[in-house]
Order: sequence, then C-alpha cells, then structure tokens
Amino acid sequence: MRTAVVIGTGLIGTSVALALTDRGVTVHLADHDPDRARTAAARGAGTDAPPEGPVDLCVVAVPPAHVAATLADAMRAGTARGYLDVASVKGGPLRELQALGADLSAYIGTHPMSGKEQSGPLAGSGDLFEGRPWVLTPTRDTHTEVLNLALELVALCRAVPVVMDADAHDRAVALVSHTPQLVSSMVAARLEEAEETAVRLCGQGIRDVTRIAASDPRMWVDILSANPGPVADVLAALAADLDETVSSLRALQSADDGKRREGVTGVEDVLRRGNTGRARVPGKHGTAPAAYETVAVLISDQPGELARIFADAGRAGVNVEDVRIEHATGQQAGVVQLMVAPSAAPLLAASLRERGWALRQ
Ligand SMILES: NC(=O)C1=CN([C@@H]2O[C@H](COP(=O)(O)OP(=O)(O)OC[C@H]3O[C@@H](n4cnc5c(N)ncnc54)[C@H](O)[C@@H]3O)[C@@H](O)[C@H]2O)C=CC1
Ligand SMILES: O=C(O)C(=O)Cc1ccc(O)cc1
Repeated sequence: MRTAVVIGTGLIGTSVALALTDRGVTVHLADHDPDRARTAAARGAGTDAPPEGPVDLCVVAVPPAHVAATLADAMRAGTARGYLDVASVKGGPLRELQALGADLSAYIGTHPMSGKEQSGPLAGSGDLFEGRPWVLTPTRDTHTEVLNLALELVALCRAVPVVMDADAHDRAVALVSHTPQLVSSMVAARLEEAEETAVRLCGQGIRDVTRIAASDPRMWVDILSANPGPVADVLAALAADLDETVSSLRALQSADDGKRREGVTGVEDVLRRGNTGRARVPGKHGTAPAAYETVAVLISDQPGELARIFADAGRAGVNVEDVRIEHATGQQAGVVQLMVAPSAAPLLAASLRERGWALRQ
C-alpha cells in the first residue's frame, strides 16, 4: 500500500494515519471539521490536501451513525481501490451500506479493539493498535484484493487480525466492551453525589473500574444506539446476578443462622465465578492469560523516578511484561508494580534492593 485517505481524523483516524505515515504510506486526511484534519496533519499524520487521483485504501473513522453515508459518498467519488471503516459496531453499517446500494465487493468492515477514554486528533498515537486484536468482517462479496489491503493495514499498525462474522462481532463486543462501558459509568455515577470524605478514600480498585467512565458520552450513545439488543441481553443477565447478590446480602443481615449461611454461599458464588471469568481475560498481545509475578517498588513522585526504575530493571536483564502505578492519596509517593515472568522475579527484587529501592511485600 502506497497511498491512503483517512476520513474522520479523531482519536482512531489520527492513530491509523500516524502509523501509516510512519511506515512510509502517503496519507491524505479529511474531516467534516477542517480544523481537525489540520491538527492531525500538524502532528505528522499526513497532509490535509486531497489526493490527485484514486488512492489504494480509504479508511473511514467517523462515528457509527455516519459510517455508511460517508463510505457511500467516498465510493461514489472513486476515492480508492478498497474501502474500510473502523466503527465499534459492524452489523448496522453493513446493512445501511447495502440499503444505499453500494458496491460491497470494494468494502470490508473492521474494528480495532483498542482505544482510549479521550477523543480527537490530539489523543491519537501511532502505537495505539500494537499487539491488539483488529477484527475483520469480510462478507461473501468482499473482493480478495480488499481483504488483502485490510490485512496490510492491520500489519502496518502492528495489530493482530481476527476474522469474524459482523453479527457475531456485535454480540462479542456487547459482552467485552459495550456492557463494561455502561457498568463503569454506573459505578462512577454512584460517586456523583457522594460525600467528599468518601471520595477521598478512592483507591486503585475504583480507579481501575471507573477508568473508561471518563469516555465521551456522545460517542458511546452512537455506539450503543447501533448495538442495543446484544447489550440489553448482557445487561439483563447482569441484572439477574445483581438481584441475587442483593438477596444474598440481605440474607447476611438476618438473625437466622441458616439464612446467613445461604447469604455467604450466594456472595461467594458470584466472587468465585468472577475469578473464573477474570482468569479467561487474555494477557498482553492476546496470548493466554499470563501468570506474572509482581515486584512492588515504592517510588517518590519526582521527575525521572520511573525512567530510573526501568533502567535498573533493564540492567538486571529482566523484561518487564506489564506495569501498574498506584498513587498514594495525598502523598508525593506511590507504588510501581512491575509484572515479570515468575522465574525472573527473585533476580529483579534482589537487584533492585541492591540499587537502593524499597520493595513492598
Ligand atoms: N474511541 C475508541 O476507543 C474507539 C473508537 N472506534 C470507532 O472509531 C470511530 C471514530 O471514533 P473516535 O476516533 O474515537 O472518535 P473522535 O470523536 O475522536 O473522532 C471522530 C471524527 O470524525 C469526524 N466526523 C464526524 N462525522 C463526520 C463526517 N460525516 N465526515 C467526516 N468526518 C466526520 C469528527 O469531526 C471527528 O474528528 C467510531 O466509529 C468508533 O466507534 C473504534 C475503536 C476504539
Ligand atoms: O480502553 C479500553 O479498555 C477499551 O475497551 C477501549 C475501546 C473502546 C471502544 C472500542 O470500540 C474498542 C476499544
């Protein structure tokens, strides 16, 4: 692929354009808000001048409700050899495109399973998709050349291609992305009117659970409006678990021993099922869940501390597989959790201690 057009230069469009430009593809940027295309161009994502002739690939990265019309317009203008979108839902845009009478052989629906709670061109980054799944939903009509262009795009973004049927994709993302967004928002909404004294106690658990509650509501209304049935199905199952857990907790308040035992069993059941589900969440790069060991190091909130700790881990010859940072409320300090292969943990701990770091058990 030598040339591409990216329509919609927000978080995802700009990230795709940055990755492609970085790998030598000439990228033309377009957005219905020209300021956004200009901002993406200023970040080195390509040029906001239109191409002189048809390009190899047209990437549509606009909100789901506008995907089909934007694709149909681009196809009518003869923009490219192949067309794809990156919307978070796949069944709706495909059916709308069909209804618009578009040539489906030149199109493939795709969805990078990677994002952020921020939107807009300033939030984009060329490494956003590295090691993450990128779903491709070819239909029987999709031309092989177009599938190959999409596979090339995924490879250039260093993502991992996953081929799925559009409706199966929508059911899957209802479970792993759309329902978690709503649940995160609902937990965070409990804080809206909470006492300041309670909010000050927020620790890492609630930070993890509410991270995506900071997402753009307009974008999510668009996504949920395009996938309401599958999301409602998952939420209904969750509501049944909620009802049962409420009953178990009420039973725990009872004076009756038998009822309290039932309550314990109910609460334990949901927590254990949670352990089982969590153990199925894939590790980095979509591999089997990794059993890393954590080395927790105390750091002070000073410039260069993180760089120093990574450099010291490197000197010990240990590969840091993942990292988490816990900030201590109201203190200029925190804990860095370095996740490493179990065989490397004792070496890393000893080496960091030797270099003066304080480790937390
Ligand atoms: N935000 C996320 O984490 C992820 C989003 N997606 C999908 O990527 C697509 C883009 O999302 P973001 O980049 O997050 O949104 P964004 O809000 O950062 O960017 C969307 C851009 O599209 C432009 N736009 C809107 N309507 C347009 C139209 N008719 N013609 C041209 N430009 C138009 C907007 O001006 C904006 O710059 C959506 O379909 C979304 O479902 C996919 C994976 C992750
Ligand atoms: O950051 C996360 O945890 C996400 O799950 C982000 C995300 C949001 C929307 C998508 O369509 C895909 C991924």
